[in-house]
Amino acid sequence: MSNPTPRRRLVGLSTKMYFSLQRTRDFTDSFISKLAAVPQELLSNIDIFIIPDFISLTNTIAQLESSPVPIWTGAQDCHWEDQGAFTGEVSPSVLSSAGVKLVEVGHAERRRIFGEDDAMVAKKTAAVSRNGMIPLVCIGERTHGDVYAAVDECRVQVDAIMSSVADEAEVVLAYEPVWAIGASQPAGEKHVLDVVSGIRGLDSVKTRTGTTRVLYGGSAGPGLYEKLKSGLDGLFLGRFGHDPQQFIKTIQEVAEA
Ligand SMILES: O=C(CO)COP(=O)(O)O
Repeated sequence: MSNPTPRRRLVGLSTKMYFSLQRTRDFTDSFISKLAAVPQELLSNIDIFIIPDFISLTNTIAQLESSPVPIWTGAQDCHWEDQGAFTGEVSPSVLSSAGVKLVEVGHAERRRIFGEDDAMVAKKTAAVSRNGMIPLVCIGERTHGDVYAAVDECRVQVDAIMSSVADEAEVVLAYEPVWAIGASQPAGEKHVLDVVSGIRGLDSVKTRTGTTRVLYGGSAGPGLYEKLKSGLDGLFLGRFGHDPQQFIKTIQEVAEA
């Protein structure tokens, strides 16, 4: 019953709304040239993604064609319908046609600022999956408390997500305790490992046949993965990956750990 497929490590970043158009281009160029200096064998066992803003997406996909190893491009959000009268929204079907490989849904900033709830996040997760992309779904407790309370809060989020996708579909969960996002340092490793172990033990996760990778996000950067490698499949970076050199360093650490 438990996940039969070995899980490849996965590491990536979101630029959120931090970058100008030009900075995203420069970041991607610089990233590609620095990546060429990393031994290819090291990179062959992991998956890497970059999630720029919507306007940069197609350009980033084109730029990444010259990368020495395949790099996935992701989107920061999408609508739950494929088409229709939804002014201002972005269709998951269009994202898929553009070459997007994974779509982030349910980030804490979308939940808090834009009022996205679990039902909406579940519908978006389903939309990403049925359009042939991988949902990268953000979960996490809002306030810093004990592990049981955190797992309890995550359970509601995770159960909603898993009930919306096919059992065999691939899902990536990004465990991002809300209080550790935009902070000066990540959540403590014991807390993260214990909560993620609780998440992996949930019925809705452990009985799936599809691959479920779990990443940590929230002030993640170089030096962190070594402490989390026993329980996490990788990292999801924000600010501390926005310098291409730091991003590459983190990728190398995830690949080597
Ligand atoms: O929210 C995050 C990734 O989705 C993390 O952002 P920071 O690493 O900047 O805290």
